[in-house]
Amino acid sequence: MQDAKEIVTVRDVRKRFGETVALDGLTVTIRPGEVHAIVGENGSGKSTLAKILSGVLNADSGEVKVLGETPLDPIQARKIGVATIFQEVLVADNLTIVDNLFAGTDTLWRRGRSPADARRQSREMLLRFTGLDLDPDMPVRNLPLSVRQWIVIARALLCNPKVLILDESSAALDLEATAKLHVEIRKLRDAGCCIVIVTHRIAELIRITDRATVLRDGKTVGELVGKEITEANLLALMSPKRSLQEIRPETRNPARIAAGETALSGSRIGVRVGAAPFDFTLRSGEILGVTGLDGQGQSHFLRVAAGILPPFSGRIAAAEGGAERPISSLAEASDHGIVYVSGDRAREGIFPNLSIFENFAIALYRSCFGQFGWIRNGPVDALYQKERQRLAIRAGRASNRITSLSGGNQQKVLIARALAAEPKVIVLDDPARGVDLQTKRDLYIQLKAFTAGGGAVIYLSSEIEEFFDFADRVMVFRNGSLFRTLSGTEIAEHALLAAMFGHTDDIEPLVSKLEEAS
Ligand SMILES: Nc1ncnc2c1ncn2[C@@H]1O[C@H](COP(=O)(O)OP(=O)(O)OP(=O)(O)O)[C@@H](O)[C@H]1O
Repeated sequence: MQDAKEIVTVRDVRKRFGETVALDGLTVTIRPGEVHAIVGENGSGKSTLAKILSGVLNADSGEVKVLGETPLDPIQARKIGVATIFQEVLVADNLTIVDNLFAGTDTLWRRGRSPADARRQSREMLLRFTGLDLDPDMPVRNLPLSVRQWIVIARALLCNPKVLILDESSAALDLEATAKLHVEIRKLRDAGCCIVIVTHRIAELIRITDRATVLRDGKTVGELVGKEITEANLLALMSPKRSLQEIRPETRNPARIAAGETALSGSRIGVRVGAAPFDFTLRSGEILGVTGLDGQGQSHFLRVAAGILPPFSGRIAAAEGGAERPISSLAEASDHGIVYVSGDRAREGIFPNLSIFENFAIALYRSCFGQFGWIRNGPVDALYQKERQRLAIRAGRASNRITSLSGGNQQKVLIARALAAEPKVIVLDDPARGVDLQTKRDLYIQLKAFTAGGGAVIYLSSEIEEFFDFADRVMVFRNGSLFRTLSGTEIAEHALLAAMFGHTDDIEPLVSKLEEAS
């Protein structure tokens, strides 16, 4: 029986996938009018829970009730009032914005809405969320990841849900956009809706949630309320056996980096028409952060640095044996030891039809060919085992499809692939997206070890907390160009935020102001 004060009841729920136990007697209670976070390490069962509440999966046993009913399929879940925004950004690339927004809602939500109304509403919503006046009839194919993410969010909001589930939904959003999403979440909460958030962005979670349930190995291991929701408490519950590994500021070594050789450089780089050109240097041993509000040129710069796109103007060069080797293609970048890990995992990262092992090994086969072109699996297998351990990848059989892994574990496979190629420079586009807190720290430690061995890292993130005590310098982009580079102790919230919003001096924290203004 469901208590009247409960909107979602999950009691002793079990769910297996073959040999893998995803949920092992899970119990969660969610009340109306609360923002409830579901937290846990990669593979702890969060998305499985989200899918069960959305009717995408059914529990093997146990009780699942949402407003008194058990969601058995997605259509029924929607009728009960559940709207879910899944981890992967699910849009139909060839359909228009308006069709994507109203896709699957034709019978319930579109009724009584004329095509002109739907277009107007699409335009207004996206203008409010993204600040862009987008033609509702344009296909979503060429829109940036963040706009596609907003389309998915807007689609869920249009359903007027009673239970809104966000599974890593802010992961593709920048700071300003996340503040806007929080405003929408609070509005829904105040109207009595309950919001279930699955996120690894701890700073954000602390800001927005009323209650957090922590999962470990498919079980509930604790519930935190209000002020109890702190990073230390969450970590202690999520992975009590693993020591809290801190990245200490003293691991930064400005003198060593200044003396390091240039690994990659760019002169008079222009990443878009009319934007001011800039120079940059990446030294061996350095972690160079890259950030900016969405669409300020930083993602483009990353692709230029990795040889994926040519710069609009200027040139990029890798240093080798004291000489400069120009980079103008991916092949040249790869020849000079530069590897790239895309942030758009679903589109550019994984090969969904291949196994976990094949996804890991695909870039390594070139170096592991035996006589007559036979692939020597042995060395690759040894590397796979090493990298799997190094990044604590939770995977069943290596021959299972990569899509059987949780989102965070898929991301770890991509990072493992990059590290195993023994590059000189790793260019990472938001690599910690969807990766749990402990693994993030493990990743920072791996990257520190990589740079201590002479490697160099370019690391893009929209979550500025990632750079603290980690990056040696941070390039902040604005209006398609480099606005300011911060180094050492300058890398702190005020200064980063100020630069992102175009101020040259530090200013008071902007996040609360942004949320007030929205
Ligand atoms: N379709 C599937 N087939 C096989 N195994 C699966 C499938 N879906 C999930 N699993 C396994 O179930 C476990 C729980 O996965 P789930 O996606 O719920 O984790 P999660 O906590 O959401 O992780 P993440 O933070 O990485 O997204 C994992 O071990 C995962 O590999």
